[in-house]
Amino acid sequence: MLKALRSSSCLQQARFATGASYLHSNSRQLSSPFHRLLRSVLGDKNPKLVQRVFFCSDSSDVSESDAVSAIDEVESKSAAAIVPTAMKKPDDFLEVLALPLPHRPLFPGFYMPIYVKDPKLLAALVESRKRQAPYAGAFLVKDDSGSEATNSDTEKNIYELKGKELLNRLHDIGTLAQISSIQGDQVVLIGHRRLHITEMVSEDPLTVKVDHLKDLPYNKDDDVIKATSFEVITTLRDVLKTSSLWRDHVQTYNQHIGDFNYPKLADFGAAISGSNKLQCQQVLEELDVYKRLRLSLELLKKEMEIHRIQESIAKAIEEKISTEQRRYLLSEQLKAIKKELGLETDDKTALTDKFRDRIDPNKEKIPPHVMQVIDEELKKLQLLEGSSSEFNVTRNYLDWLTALPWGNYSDENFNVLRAQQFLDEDHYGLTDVKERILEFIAVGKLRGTSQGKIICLSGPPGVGKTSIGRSIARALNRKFYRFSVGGLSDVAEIKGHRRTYIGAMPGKMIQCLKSVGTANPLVLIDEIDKLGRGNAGDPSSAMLELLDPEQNANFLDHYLDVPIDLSKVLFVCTANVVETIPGPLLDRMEIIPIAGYITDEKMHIARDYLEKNTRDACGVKPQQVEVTESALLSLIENYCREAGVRNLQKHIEKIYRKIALQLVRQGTQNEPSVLENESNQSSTESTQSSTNSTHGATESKEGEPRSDTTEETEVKTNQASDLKDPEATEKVLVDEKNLADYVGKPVFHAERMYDQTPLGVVMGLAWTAMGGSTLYIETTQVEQGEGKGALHLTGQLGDVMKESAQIAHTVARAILAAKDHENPFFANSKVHLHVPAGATPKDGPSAGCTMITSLLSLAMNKHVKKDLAMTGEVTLTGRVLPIGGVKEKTIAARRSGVKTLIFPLANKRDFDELAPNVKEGLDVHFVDDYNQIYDLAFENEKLKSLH
Ligand SMILES: Nc1ncnc2c1ncn2[C@@H]1O[C@H](COP(=O)(O)OP(=O)(O)OP(=O)(O)O)[C@@H](O)[C@H]1O
Repeated sequence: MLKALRSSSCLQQARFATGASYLHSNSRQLSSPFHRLLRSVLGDKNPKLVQRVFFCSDSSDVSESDAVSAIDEVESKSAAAIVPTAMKKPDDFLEVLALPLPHRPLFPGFYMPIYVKDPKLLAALVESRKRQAPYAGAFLVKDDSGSEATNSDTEKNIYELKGKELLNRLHDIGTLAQISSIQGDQVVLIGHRRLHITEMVSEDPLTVKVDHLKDLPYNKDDDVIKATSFEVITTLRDVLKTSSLWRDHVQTYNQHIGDFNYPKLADFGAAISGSNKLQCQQVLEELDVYKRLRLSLELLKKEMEIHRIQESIAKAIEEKISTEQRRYLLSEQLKAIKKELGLETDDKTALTDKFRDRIDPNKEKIPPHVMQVIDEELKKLQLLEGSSSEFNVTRNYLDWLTALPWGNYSDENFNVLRAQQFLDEDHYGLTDVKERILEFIAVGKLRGTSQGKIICLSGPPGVGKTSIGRSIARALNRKFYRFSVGGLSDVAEIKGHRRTYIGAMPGKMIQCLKSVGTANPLVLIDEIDKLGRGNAGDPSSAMLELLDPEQNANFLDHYLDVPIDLSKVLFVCTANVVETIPGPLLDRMEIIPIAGYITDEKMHIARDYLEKNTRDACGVKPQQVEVTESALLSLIENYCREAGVRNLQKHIEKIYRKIALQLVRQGTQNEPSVLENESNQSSTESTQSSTNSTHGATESKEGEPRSDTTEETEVKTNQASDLKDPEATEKVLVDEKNLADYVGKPVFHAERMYDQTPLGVVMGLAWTAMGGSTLYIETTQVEQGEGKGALHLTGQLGDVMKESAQIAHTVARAILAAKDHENPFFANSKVHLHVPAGATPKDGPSAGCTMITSLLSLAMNKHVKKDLAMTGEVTLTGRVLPIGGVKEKTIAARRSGVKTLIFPLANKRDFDELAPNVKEGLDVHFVDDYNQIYDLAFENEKLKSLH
């Protein structure tokens, strides 16, 4: 085959094939990158790329060997052998097969591979090659207007069309195309000259008659054409500069084309531009060379513009990427430099060093089992990826483990005298409480440790439980930490969360140790009586584990997961009522009750503690204010009657805030105003200047200054400095009369509801979480005559109190029957018993004796003794049983101006323990049978003899 190709006749045919021009390529061209690329493209079957045509340069000085190698090249691409054209010249082809080109027109001198999907057409093409007439007409397919078909759809559809239909879809002007090779359905065409369809010859495959078109004659030396073509070349160069694909090729083109082939130049420009098919078709159809050059130039310019935009987009993106890369590189370099200089180790090492630094000073104090865990965790930290969640968990865990004060104790001070001094400094009275605390410290001194006890301070709000806790910590030289467990229902608050949970935290106790920094603080657990009941887990059991000296040496927090010794921690709890403290906890506690204060104590506390502290806090000096005794007394009796002193403290603060404002106002009034200042200044200046001039005059006259003027100025200055001194302001006096200006109208008016109790009314004593209080039992007859013997109860009484009323009714009937058997009161009347205030719920058995007395008073029509109050549970047989809250009740009775008190005999011991100032001035009787009360309440003569 090759032999045949190399024969001169074959070469001749090759020359014929190019028609007006030669199919030419020299050896350099064929080995150029462009050719190599084309080869790969042809093999790739990539229609889109390949349709960007291959230009075959035209030159007359072509050597034979060059031509042969060109044909070789084409030949080697084709499995089906190329049969070079032999017999016919292109001019002879006036009837050709019409090949539809779906994407771009074929320009003369360019290769174009196409895929022929129509088997009949393909067969006809193969046949025509066999007949040594390898030419066909290649015509661009018109756009199917109205349809939204894509390129591939157009390609598919076009091969389904036949005859006239297909003809109508083709542009009239196309290219005579030499069939260079056929491989499968891929046909490589080489464009030769422009054709124009004149009529259809046969339908399937479509064969048409054509005219061969020639370029219109033009003047090669025409300046405009020359200039345009130069511009085309310049633009081409620019375009090609940007694309290495075409660069080599255009060099060859320049070498071989010379300046007389303007039509080819125009075709080349259009062919390599990325313009759309219709624009290219326009160039193809243009036979006027100048116009064609213009069109081509337009397309190239557009191409150039597109390229410029593309370049700017690429540049912008590149810039962005490179700044990021630069940043990254620089930061990496910085890290490396820092590491090299030893300025910074990597994160993990820094962390490990931090943790090691924390534990190193007291390494030997850390228990071995904890040290082991710390070491393991530190190793684990090194292995974990810095960004993993596990890393964070381990880091936090280590943070807690290393931050705890392992074996770090503050030196405990068991100096009893010092402790006494501190307690007295902070609190007035509370002698028994202080005594108990000192006893506790003394035991600690003898044992060498104060551990093993839980103190619980119980009492109404504001009696100083928390502040006593703080004083104990100060006395013992322990760090103080307070947390409230009121309403706490989550065990995790005490025992911590397991580390597996997100946001897991250790419990309050571990947080406490971390924050105080010593392993033996005093921890005040507030509101232990209000400990909630948990849904998951029981907080009281967790509290027990925490507080119990037997267990807390190995307290296990869920988060920490290593046993921690809390046995050196001193726990002090506070509660308002002891009854609601969970049994097992109560069992381990040493209860120190604080009952509340009587007026006298409150006066001292107010004067020596609260007033002093508040005065300092408000920045008022003692000499600036005077709060009289009567004002304080009125404040205590008419505004703050509760057991504690918190409310009293609030009122004193209120008074002092008002005083502060008053003082500041006074000060500002006395000071000259800004405006006055300014005018004073200018007047002083003018006076001075006039004085000076006078001076000058006098001096010149008499030789010495006038002393009277100087004195005047001095007096003025003194006055001004006096005004600015706050001490110079008027002293504020707060007494009983103007007290209401500071704290508003009194809350409590009458000390007691009844001055002299009416028939059927007796004062009882009650005890609540807020302290003791007095209350009245009132009875009245509802119906007379028709004896029903019934009892009607009101006043929000609880079950126990209702039963106690029933008992009282029965006992009262029995006593009345015994004392005055002719009195038919109970038999004939329905009695109503009420306990004010009606809105407050009340319960308990201790009003039993008061109820009986009240019923008897009504029945016998006798008033009870004046200023008498009583308390005690009574059985059906009239025995009087002990009650609780003796101190609170005594204090409440005193507050209400009670003179005579009746307590159950069994409570005598409690009463005897009370401080003398509480007992002072009270006539107290202890009874164990109701008859004794009867005597005390009703029979004055007997009362005297008994006393
Ligand atoms: N005997 C006292 N001497 C001096 N100040 C006292 C005395 N009792 C209480 N106080 C003061 O009264 C204020 C309230 O006391 P604290 O907060 O300790 O009351 P509490 O009993 O803990 O109340 P709660 O049960 O509501 O917590 C504190 O400022 C405290 O200093």
